[in-house]
Amino acid sequence: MYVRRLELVDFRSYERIGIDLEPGPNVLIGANGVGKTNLVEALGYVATLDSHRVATDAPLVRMGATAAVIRCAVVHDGRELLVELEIVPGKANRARLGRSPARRARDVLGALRLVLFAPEDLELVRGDPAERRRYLDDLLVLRQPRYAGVRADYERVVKQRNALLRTAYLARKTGGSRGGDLSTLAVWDTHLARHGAELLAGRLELVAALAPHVTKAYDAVAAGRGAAGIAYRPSVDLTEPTTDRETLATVLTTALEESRSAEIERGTTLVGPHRDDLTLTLGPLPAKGYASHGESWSYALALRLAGYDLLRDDGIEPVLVLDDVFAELDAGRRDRLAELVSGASQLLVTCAVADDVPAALRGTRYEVTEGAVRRAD
Ligand SMILES: Nc1ncnc2c1ncn2[C@@H]1O[C@H](COP(=O)(O)OP(=O)(O)OP(=O)(O)O)[C@@H](O)[C@H]1O
Repeated sequence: MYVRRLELVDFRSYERIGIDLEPGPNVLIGANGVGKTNLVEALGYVATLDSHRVATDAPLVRMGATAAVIRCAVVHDGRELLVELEIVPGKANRARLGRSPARRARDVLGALRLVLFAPEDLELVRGDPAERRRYLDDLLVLRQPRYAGVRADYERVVKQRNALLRTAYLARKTGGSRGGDLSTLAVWDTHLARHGAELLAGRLELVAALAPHVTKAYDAVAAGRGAAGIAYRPSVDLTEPTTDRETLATVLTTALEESRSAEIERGTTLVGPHRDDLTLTLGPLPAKGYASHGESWSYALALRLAGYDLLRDDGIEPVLVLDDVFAELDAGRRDRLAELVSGASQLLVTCAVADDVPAALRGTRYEVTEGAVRRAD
């Protein structure tokens, strides 16, 4: 799979731009702040409907404009598909696939399979559990787009359930002896257990498939300095490992019953996939809190490369983006990384200093200046 053309209207710093891209390595070179990351961020957004840098859509729209458009032509198996997204902050995104409008923006998920590695990914190792959950869920959706619906349904249920618990919590706090009306809580428990079991099963299956790739990728990047391991850490007690949806729904239901008084006490949902985490280890130690800066960096890279390998094993080779990564790596790691990714069907590399990119990756070059991109050859 590769992106043949990218067009942006009012996206980030770009008023209007169109770039033709090539299969194989594409290197985007330009001074700091000219808009290199903005270009790959747009592609990442098409792949995940999410930015790797910001949690809300407003910063994605050019200052002064009201909406942004990302359009890209994706070639897969010799066929070209046009994907278009219109981002209007505060409203649902509008999307087109080919000539037709999509019913929902999330229908575009799966059209572009892309793995992006960027400096922000250090947070996968050092940051909060939410970062690791997002990593898992984005990969889950890239592999099986139907999980976008599962994730959205689950998030909606947690939000509604939390609103109910919060109202009861506030009623109790302000002196109501009955503590608010929780009569519909059981209904939300059922929904939470059903959607939660589906999401949990998907994540557990994903982690089982991903784990050997993470160990292999870390070994390749860090040249045998410790073995990286990942394990899913659920908020419920899963003594018997299972991905059976019904069993998981029963486990979640029991856990909700057991934590009911604590949930009412705190006014929030305390069990379910939204409280889970991924444990990352390096040899016998947890990576978080123990790994050095370089090790954490290699670990984050290994997580992305493992996702890339897994998607490739599924049969569709994704686009790989390395945003600003070579400046962070020593010469040995640069060369090893170049060797690992040089065969990608399409690779997009951004850098401020051209010499930071190993010779093996010097494919098509582009010069990025403020608001413009020009092919350098
Ligand atoms: N919504 C927006 N409207 C206008 N300009 C924006 C918007 N969002 C970001 N920018 C501008 O885009 C520029 C940053 O672009 P980007 O992050 O792509 O830079 P870069 O070339 O990757 O830089 P570096 O090499 O430092 O990582 C900044 O100058 C910023 O002010």
